[in-house]
Amino acid sequence: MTTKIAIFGVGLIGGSLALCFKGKEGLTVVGHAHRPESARKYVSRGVVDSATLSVEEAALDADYIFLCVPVGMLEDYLQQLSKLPLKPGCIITDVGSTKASIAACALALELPGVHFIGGHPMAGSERSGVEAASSLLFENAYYVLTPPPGVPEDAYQALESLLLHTKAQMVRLDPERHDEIVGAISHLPHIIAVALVNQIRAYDDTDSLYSTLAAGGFRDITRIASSDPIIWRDILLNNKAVMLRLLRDWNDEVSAFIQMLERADGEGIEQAFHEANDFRSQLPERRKGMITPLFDLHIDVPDHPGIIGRIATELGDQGINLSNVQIIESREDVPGIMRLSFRQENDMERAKILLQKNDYTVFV
Ligand SMILES: NC(=O)c1ccc[n+]([C@@H]2O[C@H](COP(=O)([O-])OP(=O)(O)OC[C@H]3O[C@@H](n4cnc5c(N)ncnc54)[C@H](O)[C@@H]3O)[C@@H](O)[C@H]2O)c1
Ligand SMILES: O=C(O)C(=O)CC1(C(=O)O)C=CC(O)C=C1
Repeated sequence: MTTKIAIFGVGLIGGSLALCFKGKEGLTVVGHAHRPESARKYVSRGVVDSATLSVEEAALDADYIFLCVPVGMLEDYLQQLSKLPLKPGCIITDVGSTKASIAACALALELPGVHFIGGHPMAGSERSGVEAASSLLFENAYYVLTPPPGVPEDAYQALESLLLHTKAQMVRLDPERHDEIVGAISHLPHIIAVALVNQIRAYDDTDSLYSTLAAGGFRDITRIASSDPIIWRDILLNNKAVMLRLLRDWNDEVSAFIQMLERADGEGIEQAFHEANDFRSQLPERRKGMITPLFDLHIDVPDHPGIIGRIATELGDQGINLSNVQIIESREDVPGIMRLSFRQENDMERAKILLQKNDYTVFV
């Protein structure tokens, strides 16, 4: 017997989930699309087994339904589903970045004979759409589930077992607590990144040297400012009360820096950097959702085509496991900085010795 999984919203997250499930024994994945060309695209890219424009057809006989649309659309989809004859015992889940309002909506709908269990994978990207989907997106990330009180334990276990295909680590959380914490570690950073980019954009309007000189520091902190505007409009409005509290706290942080600068309080500034350094270096290493590997090497490399491949091959030939590569600053004919990240300290040490032997300038 096959297990049918229906995915509504085959974008970055829905498409990535589909790729985790598709081709696995006993699973069949159906995607819901708005337009015929999207349906054809999902199938031709091999993301789903089939795609349909009909909500009814996608949901019919589904064992699991994943709602992967923008947060502002989740309740609408849940309401549509509540009016359909769903398979008894069907598990509906979502991937929305906020959890309290969808949980309340599911409770109010009293879905007959089916179970709603909210979900949120703590992995993603500033990119969107099925083109950005990847079966590896959730590997090693945390995946939050917010089962309502009273949901049968076997339904929860069934969803957890299915999600093993993502290779994520499951965490059970209360929806309100989720929104508080994720508001602070995900939603607030997105606001700060956007505000910072817009502040600099305003200066750049009168002097384009601002964008010309913007280097690694600016790029590192602002990557997420390129995230999808609709997705983030919905998240922030949905988590409004939490975000307002967090932004007031953020104002206090900014005010503290203003005061330290006004007083020329070098000690205070130093202390703030020490405290931030200490906390950041303690962040658990294994999470994809926050800071990735602990063991980084920086090397100076000329910006030649093929340089990344050459270094990866040199390391691979020695059986050294490279977990991530990032070009921090790269310009034609100017030495660039490349960051190589390793999960194991031993791999980092071996890479350092090998690269130094091969005449690269290595900084630890
Ligand atoms: N982007 C991330 O990093 C991330 C991470 C975890 C969770 N999420 C959550 O996952 C959900 C999907 O986000 P995504 O990043 O995959 O977005 P995406 O834009 O890549 O995908 C959204 C999908 O929803 C579909 N859709 C259906 N109805 C829509 C409508 N009315 N308006 C717009 N799109 C509609 C789109 O066609 C698209 O396939 C959101 O609820 C988001 O909060 C996002
Ligand atoms: O890595 C990114 O680009 C992300 O923004 C991923 C991120 C995050 O803030 O960490 C964004 C939204 C989520 O709901 C979960 C994860």
